[in-house]
Amino acid sequence: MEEEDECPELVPIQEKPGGPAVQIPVTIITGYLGAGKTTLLNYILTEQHNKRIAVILNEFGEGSALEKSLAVSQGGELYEEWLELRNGCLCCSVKDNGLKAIENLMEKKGKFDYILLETTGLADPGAVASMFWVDAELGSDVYLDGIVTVIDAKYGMQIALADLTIINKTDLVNETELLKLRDVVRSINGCVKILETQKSRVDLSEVLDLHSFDIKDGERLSEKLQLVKASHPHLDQSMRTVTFEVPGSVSEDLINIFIQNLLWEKMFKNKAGVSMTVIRLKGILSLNKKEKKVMLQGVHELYELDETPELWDDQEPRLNRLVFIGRNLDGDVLKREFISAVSRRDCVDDS
Ligand SMILES: Nc1nc2c(ncn2[C@@H]2O[C@H](COP(=O)(O)OP(=O)(O)OP(=O)(O)O)[C@@H](O)[C@H]2O)c(=O)[nH]1
Ligand SMILES: [Zn+2]
Repeated sequence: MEEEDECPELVPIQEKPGGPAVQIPVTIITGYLGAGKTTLLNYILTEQHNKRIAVILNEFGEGSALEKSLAVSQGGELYEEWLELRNGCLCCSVKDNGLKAIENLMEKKGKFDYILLETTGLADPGAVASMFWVDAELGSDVYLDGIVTVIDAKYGMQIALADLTIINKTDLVNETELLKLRDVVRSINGCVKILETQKSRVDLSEVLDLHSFDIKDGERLSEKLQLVKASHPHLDQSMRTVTFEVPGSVSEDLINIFIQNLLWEKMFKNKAGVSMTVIRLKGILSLNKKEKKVMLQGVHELYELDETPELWDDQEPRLNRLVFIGRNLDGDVLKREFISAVSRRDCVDDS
């Protein structure tokens, strides 16, 4: 597709004389909660066999143990660093944490040759991106290769900064809706390249090694950050994370009823009487008669229960671990409702 006139022309960078130390490219993967960032990350890790890739996950909430087990497939030459961010405003903290994580990674330098950085669906990608521009010293070891934004075709976006947007979940919308979304993306970011995918399956050559910022000294990045500064809304502080564990095994039917009451009927209220809105739901569940762990994934009102390959160990206590991200959430109430829902004795056919 022909790009607009105002899009800056990219000039290939000249190799510095004297053979400088190899710089490691960093691709930032952004996108709103549940858009498909981790799906993309896993896809890249399974498809890409020539590069040793390090992954940094910048996740939201306390459920990081769970996030780890959900996020990245193990095996191969994979090195992980984890960023933990607490509830609250992330705009301020993300920059320092991001730097530290990358510095930790740098100590293992030589062991990998590419970094993928997934930012939480709530972080300000501008803050993460700006550290590459601000910190000149860091800039000598790594460089920002590109900002990839995954967009949920059904639920929305975060695209002003992106070099590449991936409109994911095209299976959930029709051609007209897709066309509309493409227009919206173009109107926010006229220069951005747009790919359309299901399950974030992309041609890796269109995602990695973009060299989006190869004009000297991050000038283009600073220009970009300037552009979004004016329009960037502050992080949504009403968003909270709630996690809890409930021991034992539960009925699949009752779990479905609980989730549907929560996501579809919005039946549960916090102590102020306001309905809880869950935007993102993740969990590892122990279902009756299932030998393997079951993963729960929810985005807005859509959810799925998938058996993982992982068996419950004989010694391992069976339990259910859940993470909720949303508004007006009350952890005590949610846990109580969960326990009461899975303890129902009537209409159970599988316990
Ligand atoms: N229908 C459909 N679902 C998808 C597609 N791609 C991913 N999903 C599902 O969307 C859910 C969220 O995917 P993730 O990759 O975990 O999303 P994420 O952006 O990493 O989520 P957070 O890190 O929590 O913000 C999972 O249940 C995926 O299976 C798609 O193309 N179509
Ligand atoms: Zn993720």
